[in-house]
Amino acid sequence: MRRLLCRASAYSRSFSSSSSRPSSHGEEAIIIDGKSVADEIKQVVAKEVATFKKSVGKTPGLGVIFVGTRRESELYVHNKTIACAETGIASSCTKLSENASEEEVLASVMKYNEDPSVDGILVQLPLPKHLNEDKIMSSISLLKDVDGCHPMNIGSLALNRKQPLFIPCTAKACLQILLKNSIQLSGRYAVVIGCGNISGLPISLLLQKHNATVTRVHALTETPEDYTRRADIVISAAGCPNLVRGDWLKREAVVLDVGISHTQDPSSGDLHLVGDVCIEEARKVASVISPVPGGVGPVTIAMLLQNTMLAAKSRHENDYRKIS
Ligand SMILES: NC(=O)C1=CN([C@@H]2O[C@H](COP(=O)(O)OP(=O)(O)OC[C@H]3O[C@@H](n4cnc5c(N)ncnc54)[C@H](OP(=O)(O)O)[C@@H]3O)[C@@H](O)[C@H]2O)C=CC1
Ligand SMILES: Nc1nc(=O)c2c([nH]1)NC[C@@H]1CN(c3ccc(C(=O)N[C@@H](CCC(=O)O)C(=O)O)cc3)C=[N+]21
Repeated sequence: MRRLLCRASAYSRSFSSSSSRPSSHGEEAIIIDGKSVADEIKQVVAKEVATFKKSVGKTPGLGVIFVGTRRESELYVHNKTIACAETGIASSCTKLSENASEEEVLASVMKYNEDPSVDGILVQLPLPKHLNEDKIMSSISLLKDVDGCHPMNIGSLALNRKQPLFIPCTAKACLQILLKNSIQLSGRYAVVIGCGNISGLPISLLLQKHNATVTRVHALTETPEDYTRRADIVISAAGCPNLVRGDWLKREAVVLDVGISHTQDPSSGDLHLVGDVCIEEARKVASVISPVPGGVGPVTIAMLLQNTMLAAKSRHENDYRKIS
């Protein structure tokens, strides 16, 4: 059987800063340290921001629109604000109530579209049910779509021989983690669990662009484990705790957990962040696991900053080039 990742090389990499060391028996999966992957990217972005400020005389800016009060979105907005401050990117957030009208949301997008201090725009998804997501996402200026979720960008991601202006951040984060760990994609069989517009769908399209053979499974798929058991790479983006069990996985599979849910500890009442993968079981079977927390999440944020910097550079291409 061709193996996705050579154990010996995986072990030598386990001493690097981006993954933690497996057990001394070498039986357990390497656990990816997404935070250190994110820190490396943020350091590069911070340098680019400093160069941009010197050459263009402006600060790159990100504008976020957040409708409602979803906990996962709040966490994302909170962590993004901190990461922007760390790298020197200016961030602003327009918060609208759960029952905001479509006109209000569209007006907020238009304001950011026209604001010269804003280089990138992100509309938090999902939106409340009464809002037309397609109409709202389509109203974002293509040049400012740093989330990569404008239908034109998603379309370009899906088309052969076409590149989107911006790759959706979560998909880009998964790819970065795979590449950093020398995990080959071309010709490999990958199963993506969940087909949501911000995570599962773009992830599957990006893997396909990198020549993986991809199956998407979703809530209506009968026996999804029939697919995952054959997969070299399993990426779960369903938002269902403990969905992916150890016996869903092929030995030596690479597993990236994208799902984020909050569960309550029955005794203390404390809230914990959990992914879709039962990590205690998966670590005995898989070769590499990206966990929740501390895996894809922090890298997604780093990718948003990277995309914002890309947008700022392309809007001010001539000035930025002068000194960089
Ligand atoms: N770590 C990160 O960087 C990010 C994490 N997330 C997290 O990823 C998760 C998914 O987000 P998002 O894409 O917005 O979610 P959506 O609600 O848009 O999509 C969820 C998908 O999962 C599928 N699904 C639900 N239950 C099951 C199940 N039991 N078995 C198989 N598939 C299932 C749904 O199928 P169907 O359509 O048939 O109902 C749907 O396709 C969430 O937990 C979110 O918080 C999101 C973005 C970034
Ligand atoms: N248009 C849009 N694009 C998104 O990418 C998007 C969205 N809407 N809506 C909400 C979801 C959720 N999401 C998260 C990303 C990172 C963390 C994150 O930083 N997670 C840390 C949390 C650490 C902690 O603070 O506890 C981790 O997993 O380690 C969380 C959540 C992006 N989303």
